Amino acid sequence: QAIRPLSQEDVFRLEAAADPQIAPDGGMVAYVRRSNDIATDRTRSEIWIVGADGSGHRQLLPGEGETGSPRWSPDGAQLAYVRTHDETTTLEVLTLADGASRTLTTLPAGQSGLAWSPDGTQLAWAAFRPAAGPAAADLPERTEDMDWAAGAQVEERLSFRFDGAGELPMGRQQLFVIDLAGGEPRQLTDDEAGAGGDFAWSADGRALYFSADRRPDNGALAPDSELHRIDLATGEIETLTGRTGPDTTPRPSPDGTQLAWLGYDDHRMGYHNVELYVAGPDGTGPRSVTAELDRSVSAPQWSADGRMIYFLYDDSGQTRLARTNLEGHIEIGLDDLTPPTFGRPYTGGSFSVSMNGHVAATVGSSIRPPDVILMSPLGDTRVLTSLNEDVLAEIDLAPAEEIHWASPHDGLDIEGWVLYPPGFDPAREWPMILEIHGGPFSAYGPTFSAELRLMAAAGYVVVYTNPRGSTSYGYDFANLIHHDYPGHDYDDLMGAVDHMIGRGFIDEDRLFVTGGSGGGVLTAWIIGNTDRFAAAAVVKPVINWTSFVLYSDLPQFFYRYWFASAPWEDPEEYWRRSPLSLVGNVETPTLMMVGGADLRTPRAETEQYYSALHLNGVPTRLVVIPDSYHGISNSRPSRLLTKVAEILRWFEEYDPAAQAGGSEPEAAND
Ligand SMILES: CC(=O)N[C@@H](C)C(=O)N[C@@H](C)C(=O)N[C@@H](C)C(=O)O
Repeated sequence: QAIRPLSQEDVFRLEAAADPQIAPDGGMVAYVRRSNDIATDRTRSEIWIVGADGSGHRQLLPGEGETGSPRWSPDGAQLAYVRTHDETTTLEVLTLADGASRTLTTLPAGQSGLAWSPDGTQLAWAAFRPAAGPAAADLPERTEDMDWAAGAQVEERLSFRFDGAGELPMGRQQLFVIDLAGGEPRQLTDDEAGAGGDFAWSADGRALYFSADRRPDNGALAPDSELHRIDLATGEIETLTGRTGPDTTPRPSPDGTQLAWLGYDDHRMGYHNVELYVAGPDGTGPRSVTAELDRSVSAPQWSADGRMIYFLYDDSGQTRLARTNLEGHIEIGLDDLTPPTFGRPYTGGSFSVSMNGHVAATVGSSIRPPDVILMSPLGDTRVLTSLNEDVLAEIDLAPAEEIHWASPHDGLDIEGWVLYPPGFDPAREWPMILEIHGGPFSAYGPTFSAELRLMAAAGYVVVYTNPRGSTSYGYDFANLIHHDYPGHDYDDLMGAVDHMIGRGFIDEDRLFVTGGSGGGVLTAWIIGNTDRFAAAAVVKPVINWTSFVLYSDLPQFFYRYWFASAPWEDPEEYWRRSPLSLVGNVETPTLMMVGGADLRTPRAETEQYYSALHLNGVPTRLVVIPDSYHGISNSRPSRLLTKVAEILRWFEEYDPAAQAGGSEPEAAND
């Protein structure tokens, strides 16, 4: 079979493994298999199972709808999971011995978290409970046969919308528990302060530890959750932490003598390292066991003997699985954990540990979406799935090349990756796309990205980087942009371009730049500072910091951590850092793109810049992705394809080589 570039249709053929749950005895792994359905243009999730020796790989729960959140009972005899069908979500339990499933209850909207009690007799979760909000003003009496317009939405909360969810109804997340023996779910928390899906059972099964910000009016305050413990018999809630800074992800040790969790002391920096703490079961005597690591950690899980805690952290653009003893001695277990998304190459991944120390994790690479891998206690690994062997065998994909260069600003070492087009020949000159990540406190890495691969398949050398401000290089590197963003990250990015030009195969007249969210900020900043790019595509940017910090879905967050003061206190600083302040310099033909329902970087940001470019006579085009929230590419598969196709179409229209009748990059999938 002839090998060919990645095509648009391939996005509907690729699959990814997520949420691998190893059975307590390590004998098998249940995981969520994600695939993109071309008929419905949706990403489907289904639970599959595979033996630790790779045998018996099959879909576990065929049937109507989709399945997810597989969770083994402590004895491994049952698997709880969630099924969604026809907009109804049910909590179901499979008995492995006879393959029979039964429905325990229907779950309300907004369910999150699912955990077995240690004795296997109960399951707990969190779900949204509505509450009354401020009433609208009185109007004349209405009868049922009248057809009036909807009543006014009256709001008194600061945070009343959230990207990905939309307008937030009044109410709170509360904790629930159900007996496996039968009966109705019992609501554990029932107050205005609420709880959330971030919880764990105590070792004796008599309490739940949970993380929540239970301060009145917490929506307007700096984010600061604490750990709490609720006694299941009495309903009494005890608060265990109190420092300024979030405390999350409570994990009691298997014998109940210690409590591990995540958090940090909040110094109002743009970036804080999330650390792993260990304390007594009531939170007393906390100490960080990852203070020396200088990286953010996530997903802590105790070993069965209570001597180790496994966790994830990002390092130089890759997600690693490591474990620490209680003295903070850290051992690295696995590299290359990979998230199940096909959009941009952000870091991520997930894992679980069995009672006998075997680990299941999602591992992939720049040329392979994640599969399930098993690691023994001795560190031997075995790949249990090969979800994309058939598709990948047809496609021309070379691994991402890692590059480094010295920032022209201060000589700082900066890391990036290059994707080469199929048939790349360094003796020729090639057009280049610089693609910039958002956050800005996040990291790219050598993980599979259909979005960037489609750009390379269209004939471009694609460069993506982790400029200063990126995570996975430590506290100081990330905070080099503290209250200075955009700033010298611009120089790091220009250093990437110069580094690539210096290698002799990039056509300097055919440079293109794009980026989304924080990457959209930097793309707009770049074209305000230089005319060296032939065309740009600014995706879901912040253009005007004053409008953004007051209109995004996190008004309590951005002005506090990304600026020293509020916009009305220092309007000059907000303007100085706004790409809109430089729009008068722009001559680069610039495409603007945003999700129509984006609440993180609302569409008004994109539209302001589009209007300004138009008014200044700069070639521009506005592309709105209907109904899409901020995460355009990972919401519906066709949106990923639309995003790439519109960007490439724009670049081709302004490619000097194409205008001169020379060599055009090939279309992504023509
Ligand atoms: C890490 C992170 O994303 N932080 C948030 C506060 C955030 O939503 N930032 C956005 C402005 C952003 O740039 N998001 C990135 C991840 C994106 O690519 O959408």
